[in-house]
Amino acid sequence: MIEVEHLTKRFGATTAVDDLSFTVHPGTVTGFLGPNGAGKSTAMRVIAGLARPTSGTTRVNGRPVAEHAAPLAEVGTLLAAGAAHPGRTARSHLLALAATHGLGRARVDEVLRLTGMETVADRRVGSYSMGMGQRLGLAAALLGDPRTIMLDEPINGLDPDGIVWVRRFLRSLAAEGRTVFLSSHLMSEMAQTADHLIVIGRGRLIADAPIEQVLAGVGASRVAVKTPDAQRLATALAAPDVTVTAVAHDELEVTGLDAAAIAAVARDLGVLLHELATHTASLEEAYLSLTDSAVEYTAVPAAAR
Ligand SMILES: Nc1ncnc2c1ncn2[C@@H]1O[C@H](COP(=O)(O)OP(=O)(O)OP(=O)(O)O)[C@@H](O)[C@H]1O
Repeated sequence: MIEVEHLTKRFGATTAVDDLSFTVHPGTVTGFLGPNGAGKSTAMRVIAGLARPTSGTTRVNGRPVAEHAAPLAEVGTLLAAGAAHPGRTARSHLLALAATHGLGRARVDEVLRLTGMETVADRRVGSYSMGMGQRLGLAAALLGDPRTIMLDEPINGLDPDGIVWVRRFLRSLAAEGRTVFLSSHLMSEMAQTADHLIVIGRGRLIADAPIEQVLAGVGASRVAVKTPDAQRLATALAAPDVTVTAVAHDELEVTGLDAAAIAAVARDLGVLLHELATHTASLEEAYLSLTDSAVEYTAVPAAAR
């Protein structure tokens, strides 16, 4: 379990994390989502004990990481890909790590097997593909058989096979009852990987909910209706939970009613429909609407310049 309470981290005038509170529960894959610069890496570094908070507290499995007698058995992290020396083999890198934490050769063999690296373990890390590098990072994170695993952008840069592999792997770790927390700046990645989402923007919490709920909240579908009798239909559709916007003299945009319900109202009124089209917000649209005011740098659309 990871608990973050009122965490703030400033770098000079920059507030990277701003009064952030959330809990990451065991047995689920929790995504940490936010645009570039939102403060995800900073928050993860503080949780891992690699940076000091300006204020607030973080705990892993009930205590600040530094207070655990065997931190590697509590939290495994993949915070910077490619941390291994390129001239070393994966096996020697892992053996060195294991030795500094009192872990044996058998555990190194075990994590090499778990991450599917047995056949490449004796090659130099410098010759690895991005995917192999990520697997090595995961193997290192798993060395201490930790109950909590925290990964910064583990999917970034992987090929499709690698992505599928990482997803399955993280799911299996969660199914074993571990806490799995991973960051990404892409909603599409998270939608297929995480059960629960913590979304931040400009260091602040935007959403903390099961993924379906986050998507349902922001991804409401709208129906475009073309009719020569727009005014009359708009009046008939009006209701407290329904929004009707006239986008042209013969076109309405409706949220809060589906296409079938709109068609039924039109039929009862005797209004002719020329077009009825449902648009479901794409994942990225949903995410953008969620984080719109929270991106650090918003590109100015060409038309507005
Ligand atoms: N060591 C540092 N010194 C100064 N500013 C920093 C430092 N680390 C991060 N920042 C700033 O803090 C903010 C949050 O950065 P952070 O890397 O935590 O965001 P992020 O959500 O992980 O972004 P990304 O997806 O790009 O990795 C940014 O404005 C960044 O420039």
